[in-house]
Amino acid sequence: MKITVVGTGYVGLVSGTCLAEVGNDVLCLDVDPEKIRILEEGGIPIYEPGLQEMVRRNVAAGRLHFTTSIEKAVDHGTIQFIAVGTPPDEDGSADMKYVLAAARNIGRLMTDYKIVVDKSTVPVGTADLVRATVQEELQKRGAQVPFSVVSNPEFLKEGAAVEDFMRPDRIVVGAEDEQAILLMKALYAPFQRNHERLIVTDVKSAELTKYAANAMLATRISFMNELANLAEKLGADIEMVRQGIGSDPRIGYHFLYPGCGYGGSCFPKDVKALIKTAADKAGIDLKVLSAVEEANDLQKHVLTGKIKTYFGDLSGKHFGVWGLAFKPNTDDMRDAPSRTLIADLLAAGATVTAYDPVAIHEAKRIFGDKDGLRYGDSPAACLEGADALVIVTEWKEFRSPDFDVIKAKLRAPVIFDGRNLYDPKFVRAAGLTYLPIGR
Ligand SMILES: NC(=O)C1=CN([C@@H]2O[C@H](COP(=O)(O)OP(=O)(O)OC[C@H]3O[C@@H](n4cnc5c(N)ncnc54)[C@H](O)[C@@H]3O)[C@@H](O)[C@H]2O)C=CC1
Ligand SMILES: O=C(O)[C@H]1O[C@H](OP(=O)(O)OP(=O)(O)OC[C@H]2O[C@@H](n3ccc(=O)[nH]c3=O)[C@H](O)[C@@H]2O)[C@H](O)[C@@H](O)[C@@H]1O
Repeated sequence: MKITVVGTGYVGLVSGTCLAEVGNDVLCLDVDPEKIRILEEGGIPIYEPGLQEMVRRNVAAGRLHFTTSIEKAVDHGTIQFIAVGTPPDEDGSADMKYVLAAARNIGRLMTDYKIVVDKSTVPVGTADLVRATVQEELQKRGAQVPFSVVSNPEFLKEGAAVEDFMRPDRIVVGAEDEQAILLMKALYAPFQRNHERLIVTDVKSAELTKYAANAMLATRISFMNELANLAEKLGADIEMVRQGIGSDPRIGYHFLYPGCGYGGSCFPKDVKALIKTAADKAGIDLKVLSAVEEANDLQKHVLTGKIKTYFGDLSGKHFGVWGLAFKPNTDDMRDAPSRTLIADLLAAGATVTAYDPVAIHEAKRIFGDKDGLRYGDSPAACLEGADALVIVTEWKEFRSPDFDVIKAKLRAPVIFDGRNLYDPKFVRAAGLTYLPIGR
């Protein structure tokens, strides 16, 4: 099938590449010429395991192309995926300007039947808006070209995006016309050979399903984080509690890890957007989700709180920080807990040396030349001259460190662990003070 993907970010590039992998003819469009230049030169503008090789393979096979030409992009695909960003507006609602710009371009230039597929995470009612926008552009030039609008939210996780797209738990297609449903079923057939994973819903239910999934996952995390804080005060161990409740299949072990707050480009913005949609469009105050958000905002300061309790005045103190990305296996630092921690420490007069296997370039872009912040080129380099070590992201390479070396290097010596990576017994046996979350 001929497919156009509008937007070559995490979702667009992964979707386009995986669709090419199964034999489709895919053209990816981006308005950012730098991204397209990198892709055309065989690189990829993001860090995502397995993606670069897959991009190269499909480009070499002639199934995957990149362009900045809107004309070529609209002309190419019968299926036009919109996978542009939907960042939060100042009031928390999702900003639709990129989605609607993409829809406008399609309406302005299309000459034959198109299925316009919303892959971006968009508020309920957006498909109607996209339909009206395409229609308006057609009317402006007096053209009558048939088209369908479909909602097909994406559930991939950064760091495991290729695997998630190639082996999805489910594929949600919100559509109301048969022609579009048939084409979407054909498109996704290679991704569900073993059992039916495609769930066809009405458009609004598909749009809401995406927010519901992210909101539920964020709720589990905030719940566990609050429980961890409680366990700590009561002298219980949240890791034992986690195992105790996770064994109930109604609860399950996934997504029950307490930590220093959820980050990333999606949970924070999607929770906010759903609260805003409910208030504005339905007059409903989503109390649970408001609490989820509030608990997460507090949790992002949990490490600073522990550090201040331990040291008192932080001026002149120096900290080694392991992990900058909002989670392992990505260089994405959008809403990352590391940003809150580093800002807190610097504001309190401390200095920081931070290390991350892939996100240092992103940290430099975000923080610029910030006084008091340096970067180490290895986990060990962060320990030089540090009073304490703070762990923010659970990269694999942090899982089994030499605690004797850490003890010898740190002045205090104490580890504040925002991801509960270690068995407290082993760390304490090495003579280190260990302060994880909730235990
Ligand atoms: N990042 C993730 O893991 C997931 C994101 N989503 C959703 O998917 C959407 C996209 O997210 P990301 O890929 O993370 O965004 P991103 O910010 O990484 O990429 C968006 C891309 O769209 C391009 N763009 C903007 N307007 C354009 C236009 N009119 N024409 C062509 N290109 C345009 C931008 O230059 C950028 O490269 C969002 O709605 C997000 O909530 C959904 C599931 C997972
Ligand atoms: O809509 C999206 O963009 C995506 O958002 C999340 O994916 P992602 O943000 O890439 O990463 P997650 O693995 O969900 O982690 C999000 C945050 O929650 C934190 N987390 C996760 C799990 C957990 O048990 N505890 C916890 O604190 C992580 O450290 C991270 O900061 C969802 O998991 C995807 O299904 C969804 O498609």
